[in-house]
Amino acid sequence: MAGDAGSIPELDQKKYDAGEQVKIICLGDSAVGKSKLMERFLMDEYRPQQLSTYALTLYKHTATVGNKTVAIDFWDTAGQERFQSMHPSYYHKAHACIMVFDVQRKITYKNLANWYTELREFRPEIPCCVVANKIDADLKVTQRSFNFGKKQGIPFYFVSAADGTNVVKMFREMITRAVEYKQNPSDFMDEVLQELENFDLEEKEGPEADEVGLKTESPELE
Ligand SMILES: Nc1nc2c(ncn2[C@@H]2O[C@H](COP(=O)(O)OP(=O)(O)OP(=O)(O)O)[C@@H](O)[C@H]2O)c(=O)[nH]1
Ligand SMILES: [Mg+2]
Repeated sequence: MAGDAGSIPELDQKKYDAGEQVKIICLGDSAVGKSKLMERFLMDEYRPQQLSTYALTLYKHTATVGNKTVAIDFWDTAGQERFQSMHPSYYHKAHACIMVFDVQRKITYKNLANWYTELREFRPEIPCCVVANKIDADLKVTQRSFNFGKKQGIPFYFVSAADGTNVVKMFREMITRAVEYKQNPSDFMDEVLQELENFDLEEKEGPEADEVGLKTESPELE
């Protein structure tokens, strides 16, 4: 999918190293409502960018978290999930994950375990949530308990992309958690990347510091 996509600016994942860029991915079986949920959340600012060659849609959104403006890319697949597995570049640098199932189809709930295992292979620590979609079709389901994720302490939401129940709440909370994670990664690789980014900044500041050093040393040179 996006593995060798360096020439497509939208798929240049280096951008996610910048402080104000966040990537949130969506996982779940086909037809559970992943795309409809994003469309419902974004509504009027809805501007998906379809990258059909890569079976991928990026939904772009800007949000204010704390006092910071953050650009969020929501990654949505078109079809790859039918193979029950995603390309590693889908997970690459993701800061949060929304896992969706359809309350009307038990199998989509059962399959969450597989999606979760794959997610953790690539992104062991990123915040993630479980979303039970399509509750408008039968409100009684909200009385049932879906325990997947309870043990891992993963937040759970009953939502409906059709009538909008809980959609904004769920996305806002996930955006905040993604930004918090980015600022404070608990994943070893992310910590290393963060260190490298800081190191880069220090390097850039370097010449100025040297100049100061030279000035103070210059009397000795004379
Ligand atoms: N009743 C109801 N139907 C929904 C809801 N969300 C999505 N649907 C329907 O479910 C079908 C699949 O929705 P999509 O958003 O295309 O699902 P998807 O997960 O993106 O599917 P793929 O792109 O094939 O993986 C569509 O016919 C939607 O209209 C919902 O909240 N309630
Ligand atoms: Mg879709």
